[in-house]
Amino acid sequence: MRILLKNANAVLKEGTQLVDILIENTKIVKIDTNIETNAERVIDIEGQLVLPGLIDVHVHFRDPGQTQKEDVVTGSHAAARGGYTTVWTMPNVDPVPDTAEKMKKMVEHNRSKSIVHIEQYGSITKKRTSEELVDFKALKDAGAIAFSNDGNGIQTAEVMYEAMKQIKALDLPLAAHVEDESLMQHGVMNEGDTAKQLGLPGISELTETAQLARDLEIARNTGVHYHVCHVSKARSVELIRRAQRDGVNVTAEVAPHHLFLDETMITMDNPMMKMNPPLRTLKDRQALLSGLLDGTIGMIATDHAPHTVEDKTGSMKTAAFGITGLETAFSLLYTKLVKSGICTIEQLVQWMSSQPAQIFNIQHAGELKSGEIADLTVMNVDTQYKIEKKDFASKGVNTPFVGQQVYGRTELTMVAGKIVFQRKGQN
Ligand SMILES: NC(=O)N[C@@H](CC(=O)O)C(=O)O
Ligand SMILES: [Zn+2]
Ligand SMILES: [Zn+2]
Repeated sequence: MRILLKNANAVLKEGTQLVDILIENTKIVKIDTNIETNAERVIDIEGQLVLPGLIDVHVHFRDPGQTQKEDVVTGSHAAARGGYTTVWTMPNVDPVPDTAEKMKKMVEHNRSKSIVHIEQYGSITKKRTSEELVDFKALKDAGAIAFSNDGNGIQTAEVMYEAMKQIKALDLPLAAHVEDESLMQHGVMNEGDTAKQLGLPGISELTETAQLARDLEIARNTGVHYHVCHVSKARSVELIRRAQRDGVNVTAEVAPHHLFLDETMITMDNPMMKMNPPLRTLKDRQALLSGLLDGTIGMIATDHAPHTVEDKTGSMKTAAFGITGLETAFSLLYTKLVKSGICTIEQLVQWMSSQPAQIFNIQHAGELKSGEIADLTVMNVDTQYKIEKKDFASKGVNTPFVGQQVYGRTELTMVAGKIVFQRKGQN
């Protein structure tokens, strides 16, 4: 099968250029101006943006265990609709992939159901409880590409130290949800004036920073690739920046909601504004953006966390933590960062595709290039549209961004040469 994309405004390594892209079976075979060839399918992109497929290394698909919230089919359709061609799924599912057997089963299920590339994190400990380590080698052999206990932090230095040593020996990344539970005190939003006004229990910055400081020292000692999930505090960015200067092998991600929302926007007890880590302050948002712009934070990850309507109704005191992200991320980032002149489209592509690929050693992804796997996405950045629940492919419609007017709508997503999403009306 040969597919020719005509008039693509393609974000290439050498800059954004108007080109034609020829795809043969699973690969890009030629990128050039005016390719004249016979192809089974010719699609006129009409000057719209073509990006290397987006990569999200932090998503929750709830499969197995909570498929009322999401499953691999709906999650991967949400990914495709958001322009993502690769996702890495977190292991806070039931059962937790903490043995080779469970891991193998998950990997097989993921691969058979997903319409995008999918990789699975193994857990760091049995049942993710900070006690007994998994058999890392066995999990790696069964398909784990990295390890994480996301949803919970590792509560003792001893367990983290052992985990880092063993994961380093296997040369895989450790992605950390940093949260000291002894400091959490049943908090549901950022500790501060807004929490006081609303009468809601707060989550202190130390919950994140104290454990992060501990981990950075253990990472320095062990040399492991330590990746910090969903950084939320200015102080965390500073700690990571210093550790990088000191030569610690630390990388980090930020979620769109931590860039664009803060506690002052929580004007009432609203479960849609509840996520972990919580929305922080304007100063934190600015520091996260600076961290992205200066390279301290290498990538954007959505932390796509779908929940049922019931789980996100009522008070923040009892609602579940987390919001969905795959289908809104690009639009929000394009509108609020690129359109407003804060960064270039090339930078955004670095954070959403090229750098996740580089940092996590994802082969044949992150760049539009002849000879590479044809993972790409076509974005219409000229037409404004409204984020609406009814359009979501995800089972989770729990996001405070519903109703926002944005630019950057996915028109087409291609995974290994196969069109997995195409907006109706597109030729
Ligand atoms: N981020 C969240 O608020 N929730 C995540 C867990 C996590 O990422 O820690 C979830 O699984 O729902
Ligand atoms: Zn987490
Ligand atoms: Zn998460």
